[in-house]
Amino acid sequence: MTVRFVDSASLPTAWGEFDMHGFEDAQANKEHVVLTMGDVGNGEPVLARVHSECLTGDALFSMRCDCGNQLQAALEAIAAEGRGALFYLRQEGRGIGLLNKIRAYKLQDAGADTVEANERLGFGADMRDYSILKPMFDHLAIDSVRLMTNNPRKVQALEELGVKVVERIPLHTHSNPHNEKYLRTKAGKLGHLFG
Ligand SMILES: Nc1nc2c(ncn2[C@@H]2O[C@H](COP(=O)(O)OP(=O)(O)OP(=O)(O)O)[C@@H](O)[C@H]2O)c(=O)[nH]1
Ligand SMILES: [Zn+2]
Repeated sequence: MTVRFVDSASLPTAWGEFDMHGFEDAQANKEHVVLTMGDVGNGEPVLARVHSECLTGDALFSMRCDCGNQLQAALEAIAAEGRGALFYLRQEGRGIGLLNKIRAYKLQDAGADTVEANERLGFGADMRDYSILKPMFDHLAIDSVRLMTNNPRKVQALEELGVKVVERIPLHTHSNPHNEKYLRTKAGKLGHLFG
């Protein structure tokens, strides 16, 4: 495992002041960040979100997915409790990268769903590797979480890393005409739990 801690600094946001911790995965040439608030290393389960990069949803206001809303809801929830951690993983497009996600969106524009599009491009439905989280959890001395997610695979992935998920907190956001099919496919093919 090549992920190593690089440095920390404060990050004031619209919802309060976080500490931002930078990690480098030299092998994969990726940079990841974790935002924390409060004392996350005191042994109490930490309100946490593991969020995979979605440039279009997180930064460019896309309505094709629910990523930006989930990111904002997670930061708000952490700030409301005054303690928590947001792991922001640079695994764009469920691990296929931004340009391949654009290729996948083009196939979706022609009728494919999000899983079919990935497969037509020769990728698995979900190429993410959550093992990169282990050095981050260890560095922050977090060993148990209350995880904000609808994705049971994330819960399982953390448990496999030795991080105890004491609670799964659903993270529902509003659907719109552009992301309805995306959310239906998440529930139907990727196992997400809604409702
Ligand atoms: N390949 C591909 N990736 C997508 C598409 N739409 C969104 N993504 C990516 O899907 C990922 C969503 O990650 P997360 O927000 O961690 O969410 P999740 O695994 O769906 O589970 P939750 O914790 O319930 O949100 C991001 O990396 C997005 O870039 C798509 O149509 N195709
Ligand atoms: Zn998205």
